Amino acid sequence: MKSGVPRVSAYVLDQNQYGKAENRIVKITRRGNNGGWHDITDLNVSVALRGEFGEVHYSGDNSNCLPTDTTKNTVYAFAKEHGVASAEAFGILLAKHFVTSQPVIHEAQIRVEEYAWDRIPVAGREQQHSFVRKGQEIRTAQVTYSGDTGALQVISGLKELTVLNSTNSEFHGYIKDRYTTLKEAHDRILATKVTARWAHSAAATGREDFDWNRSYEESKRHLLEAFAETYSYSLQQTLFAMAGRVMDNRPEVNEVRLNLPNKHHFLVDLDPFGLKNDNEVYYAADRMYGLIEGTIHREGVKPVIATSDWITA
Ligand SMILES: O=c1[nH]c(=O)c2[nH]c(=O)[nH]c2[nH]1
Repeated sequence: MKSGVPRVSAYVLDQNQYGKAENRIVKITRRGNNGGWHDITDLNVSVALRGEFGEVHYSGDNSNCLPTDTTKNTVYAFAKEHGVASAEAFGILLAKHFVTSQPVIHEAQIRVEEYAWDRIPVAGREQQHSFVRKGQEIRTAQVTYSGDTGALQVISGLKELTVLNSTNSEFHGYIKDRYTTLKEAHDRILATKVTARWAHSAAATGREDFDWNRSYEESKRHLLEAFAETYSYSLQQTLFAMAGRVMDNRPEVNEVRLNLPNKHHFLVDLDPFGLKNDNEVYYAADRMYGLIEGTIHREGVKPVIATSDWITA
């Protein structure tokens, strides 16, 4: 029975559509010698199907219903089978597939958001598999001046700086108790949205000619370079390396606090569709997330940065 045909006298079903919304997909494509150069495609794909779904609503007869779960699987499988040449080309492939493969589906709408990434440069050279999300991070500054003591405290920082390493990250050797199901990872994506704050020494804050802009740019550069260059066995280790790199290079910085949500990327199981997922197609989960936080300061310096801020991925 077609949509719009009355089944109950007082009302009829009009426009309706269904599908799986917001399929977050990260596709890694390898090229160059030994596939060492990675390209990343990061999409949010929503599927809406329109067609002969009257009975699904009227009587619960699902014989015309392609499960939303199947539409989700199709998105991930198509990324592997056809690649993602562009958001438009990928959308066309999917839309045509749903309409031509199921006679009861008359129209398919695929909406795609694509998130752009730049390569992280280290010493001016683009890295093979380290990326930063395009768009500006938000720079932050907190200044406190005490009339009593004359103390000037400056905490600089940034938030919303999203970075990703598509390899050089492992996680294993951790505690396993009766509730542990996590599989050890020997090659995983490591991604995080950095919130960083760093406190300046009195020597820096006391100088009238102190170049805050340069200090900020350089501290940010060291955070990014350390993220890109650290072969990581945990996000905690990466956190320590990032903070340490800033203090190694910026004498004006006494303390760094980092809040790093672990933006999990799960390898999609394509086995049921006869496809091998060779670390190519990932599901980018936005919740839940591990939240790794820590303050690192120079020895003998009392930490001043608040630890209670609520950070979300
Ligand atoms: O880098 C990580 N640190 C953890 O503490 C942790 N815990 C977890 O489940 N995955 C990860 N990854």
